[in-house]
Amino acid sequence: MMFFTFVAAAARQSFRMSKYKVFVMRHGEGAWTKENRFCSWVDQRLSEDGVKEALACGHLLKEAGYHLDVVFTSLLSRSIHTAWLLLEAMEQEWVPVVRTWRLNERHYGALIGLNRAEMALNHGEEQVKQWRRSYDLTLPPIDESHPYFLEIYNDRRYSTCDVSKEDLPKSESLKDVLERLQPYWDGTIVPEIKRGKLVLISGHGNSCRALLKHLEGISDADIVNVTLPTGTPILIELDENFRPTKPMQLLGDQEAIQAAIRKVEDQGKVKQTT
Ligand SMILES: O=C(O)[C@H](O)COP(=O)(O)O
Repeated sequence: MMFFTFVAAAARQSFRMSKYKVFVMRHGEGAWTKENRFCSWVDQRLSEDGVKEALACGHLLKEAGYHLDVVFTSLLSRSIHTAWLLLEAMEQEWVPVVRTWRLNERHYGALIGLNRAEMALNHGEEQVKQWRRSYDLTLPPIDESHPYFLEIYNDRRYSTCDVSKEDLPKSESLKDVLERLQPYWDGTIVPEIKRGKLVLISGHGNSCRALLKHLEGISDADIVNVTLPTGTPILIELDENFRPTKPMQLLGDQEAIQAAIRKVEDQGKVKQTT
């Protein structure tokens, strides 16, 4: 599934020099993954496997000799815990962790809490794929009758945001995610990278997809075929104008990474094969 990305990036590759490196990674597996429910802005913790994945990422980066300077997370615990575990495994716990709602998972609106396989049975696998992966499709918004509405919007963490609670999303397309994320990338993360800091972003499947779309120049059509595995650091090398100098690299055992991508894709099927 990363094929399009590699081709797009490879086609643009010239002999530009890499000036900056940044890591983008989806948090470790969340507790709701086993139940196959859309989690989105519900604050589920990491599963036992998710904890192991986060620690394994830290060991991988430590063995490769990386020294992080700052980690950015969303306001959701699974992204923050991934950062903590990763830093612990790297023995770099002192590194600042900065949280922002702008890295939160895509807001899945009324779909939050629903089971993907049941949705595939009722609406078809292709429809579920479009809901999950298309660029500009917005889902029906969450409203006060939704079982998770109050849990999300009464949560104190959302009174710390740079927009009022009323202006926080009630549903988002991937395009909306990029629109709320890009000002933070440009205004806060890029200046840190330009100061020479090694940044890791511990985000979510779709906030990371939005960022990769922007950085790698992935087209609206091709982003549909990009699925990210949990707990896998992605190394991006950029030139002085923040254009990629080489295809992004998913670090780790490549067969295991492909299996992890298939597992995420399979969540939208009536019967899981992996
Ligand atoms: O919100 C979720 O449940 C996941 O983080 C992403 O789900 P998806 O793979 O269906 O987009």
